Amino acid sequence: MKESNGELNIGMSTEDIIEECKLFYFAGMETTSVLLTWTTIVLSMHPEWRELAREEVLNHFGRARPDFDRLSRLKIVTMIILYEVLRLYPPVIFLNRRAYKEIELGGIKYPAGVNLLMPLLFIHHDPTIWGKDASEFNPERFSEGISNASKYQTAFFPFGWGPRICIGQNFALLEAKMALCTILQRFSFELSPSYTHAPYTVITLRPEHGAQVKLKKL
Ligand code: HEM
Repeated sequence: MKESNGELNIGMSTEDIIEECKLFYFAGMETTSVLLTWTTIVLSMHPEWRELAREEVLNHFGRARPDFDRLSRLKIVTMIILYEVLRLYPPVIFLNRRAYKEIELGGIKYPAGVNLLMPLLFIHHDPTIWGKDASEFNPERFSEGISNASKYQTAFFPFGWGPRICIGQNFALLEAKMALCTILQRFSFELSPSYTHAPYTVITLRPEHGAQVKLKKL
């Protein structure tokens, strides 16, 4: 919003648009890229799921380019694999909020200005919410949808929650599905012996020593 000649101008300035473009680039590039990286690693560790996913992709598209309508109908790739990877390795591991006025949460009063950190990663791994196998890759838990995967419907929030929920979530999932389908149609892949499993965080959650994967053309 800008004021010019005493009148209120509602709209975006060139600077606003530049900042939005930067935000889309930073918020959208790295996150989707690490999601695909973890998916490749996890599917290499669990070849039975990799092959189930490949079968689904080949049944839907053969070798043809995946189309939007059928991408949204992929069950194993979308609901099962991508959701379970986002649960175990959420690219964004916590959300930050600042109280703008005094608030009470769970019987505790927080003064205005206090920073609250929502530990998304810990909640995604909590056995009291997800069961004893919380730290294991078990895509089956999403087979009846997100709301039936855990004790609380809101426990899965890789894209945040509420008014500031990720604006790019549908695009990100579509992009990840498209990329994963294209890879599965063309390559078999496995982890290289040099791969060391070491998730760590530099803004996003990523493999500390890289993701060495051997690709073989099918
Ligand atoms: C796997 C991919 C992605 C993940 C895990 C992810 C995660 C998130 C999370 C957790 C937030 C909420 C932050 C908060 O509440 O403090 C967020 C916000 C946002 N994301 Fe994403 N994101 C992804 C992809 C994308 C893509 C592809 C775009 C754009 C093309 C994008 C654009 C944004 C923007 C603009 C916001 C800020 C929304 C607002 O504050 O109103 N994200 N994202």
